[in-house]
Amino acid sequence: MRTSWADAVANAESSAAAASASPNNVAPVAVGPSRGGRAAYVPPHLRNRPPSVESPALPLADGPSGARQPPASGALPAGGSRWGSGPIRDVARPGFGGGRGGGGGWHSRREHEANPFVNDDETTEEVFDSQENSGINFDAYEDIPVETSGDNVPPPVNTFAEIDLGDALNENIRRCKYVKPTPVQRYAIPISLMGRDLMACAQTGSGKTAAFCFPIISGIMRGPPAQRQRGSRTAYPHALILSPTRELSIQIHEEARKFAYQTGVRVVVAYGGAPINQQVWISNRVETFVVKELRDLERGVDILVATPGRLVDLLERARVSLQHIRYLALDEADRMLDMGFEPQIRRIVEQMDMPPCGQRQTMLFSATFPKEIQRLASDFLYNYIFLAVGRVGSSTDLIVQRVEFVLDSDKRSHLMDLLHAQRDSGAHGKQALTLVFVETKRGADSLEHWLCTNGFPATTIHGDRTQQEREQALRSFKSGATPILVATDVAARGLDIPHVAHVINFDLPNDIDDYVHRIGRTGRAGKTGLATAFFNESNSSLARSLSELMQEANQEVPQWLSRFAATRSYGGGGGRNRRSGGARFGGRDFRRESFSKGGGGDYYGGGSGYGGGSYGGASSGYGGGYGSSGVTSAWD
Ligand SMILES: Nc1ncnc2c1ncn2[C@@H]1O[C@H](COP(=O)(O)OP(=O)(O)OP(=O)(O)O)[C@@H](O)[C@H]1O
Repeated sequence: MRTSWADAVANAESSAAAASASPNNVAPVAVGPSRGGRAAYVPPHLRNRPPSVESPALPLADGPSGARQPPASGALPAGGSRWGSGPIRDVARPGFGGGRGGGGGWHSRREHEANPFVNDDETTEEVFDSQENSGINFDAYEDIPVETSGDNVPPPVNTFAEIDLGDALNENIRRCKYVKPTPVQRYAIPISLMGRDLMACAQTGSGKTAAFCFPIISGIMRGPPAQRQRGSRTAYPHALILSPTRELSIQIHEEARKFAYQTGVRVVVAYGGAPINQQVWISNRVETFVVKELRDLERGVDILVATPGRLVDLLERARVSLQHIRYLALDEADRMLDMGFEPQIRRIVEQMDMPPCGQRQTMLFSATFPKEIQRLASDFLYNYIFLAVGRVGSSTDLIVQRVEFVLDSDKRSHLMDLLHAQRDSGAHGKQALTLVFVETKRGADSLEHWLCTNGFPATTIHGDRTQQEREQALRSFKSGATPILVATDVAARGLDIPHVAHVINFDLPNDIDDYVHRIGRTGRAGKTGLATAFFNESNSSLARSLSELMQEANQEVPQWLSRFAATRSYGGGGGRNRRSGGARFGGRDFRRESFSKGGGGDYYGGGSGYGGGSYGGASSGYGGGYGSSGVTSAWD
């Protein structure tokens, strides 16, 4: 796919229909020495000139040694007998939640249930003149190869009508304007409704949230109503959805509330960001306030969406018990099981009171699933089905990916060029929503300041900001008031921000999977997007996996990047580029390799054949040692 840079921006913009809500606060662009920032604008012909070194160490004949690269040409039968244990009680769940004072019940709750669709981006839609979800081009996903493996994989469905999700849930699907299931939903929903454990890998923006929410909500509607012990302050959810960041938990909660609206299934989120008991001085005495989260839990909860840290806190305070958990979903499961989170996850899943593997249903979802993590994850799963929609860890080719060689010293000037061009080509001279990823929290603050000083309204999200600031930043970005968001990796995963036209990797991550998630903030739900990366020698360990990823997504790989990639030996590169060692990525169930290699091939327990694998030769192993990297971006 070859497009000029301007075309790519224009396409991404028209697809995202992005525009700023408050253009009047945009100061005239200051090109030249900046008073507030550290770096002044450097004209293109003076860039890529390190102060003391004339050219990069690599001989890059037509590459970036001199000037930077020019903008390269710039049903199931109703009744559900097939899937569920019985028909869904759609309307009433008598005694649901127990209600305070014993009288609660479904009817009174439904009367008081706030309509989660009310604020559905009304203002944003006006500003962005959005496509409806119904207009989403899911045909773009139709050719994606799908691999399923495990015993007795049920066939996929083609429509929501084929599945007995119940009238209330179907009505919410209609309210969400989902016309037909996305590929991951077509496969994952029947698998989950059958009660099977699942490890599912599907590209960013392809609808994984609904893929795990629908079966959970439907299963809870079929099951016995939640019981609450009178006077008990402990909540006993039936389902637990864990995600790595507060913002993602908030987003999943918002989505799940829509899907569960008027079903009687109650969804609560616990994500922290403030002490559980807030103590405030009032008239010379300390008053302790119970945060909303606890009050929500006390009212009863069927589905708890949480970040691991906050959940551990709630478990230790006996505010939550996991005894009744029937469904466990890990979103961004590979992140949840990597070094940072694994101990907390093991604590929650294995060392508290959650029913063991096999007595609960476990669903793991992500766009990336390194084999090491798959192996680890199998501890949490029972006789599971593996589902890969597209190759594991691949990016969607709805995203036009561009890589440009930019020295660190030139990055700001280069960024400004991109932003200018984008604004110039935007509708009514408006800035398209642009997400700029940097490595450090300080770097984020400093770049935000510099952008604002230079006439580009920007805000920032990272782990050093208060929760209130983080949420405000996201709101301001989504609304277009500050159309540039400078972020660390805290915003890399899962966030579904409509109309993001451009993701810029100002600093590339060390891990190719992080790159996949970052660029996946654009090009979502069938829309197109643009991702630009600033690459220089400090990123050379990423060259090989980046160029492979781009090739796989039918992107144009600059020759200089191919040369960088060629100089990296197999398995070299260090960092966490687990793919740097094979010609093609491992896009499959790790059990199949173990099985075919004859090593530890009992993962299937002698089970029957595979469901429908469509991949060819076995992929080679990963090169760089996983987990050995020093620096990763800032997570919170
Ligand atoms: N069947 C559908 N029809 C139309 N839109 C859908 C459908 N399913 C999901 N969507 C929309 O697609 C967008 C992306 O969905 P979602 O956030 O679940 O993606 P994801 O696969 O979890 O992405 P990521 O890997 O980045 O977390 C959301 O705006 C969602 O509302």
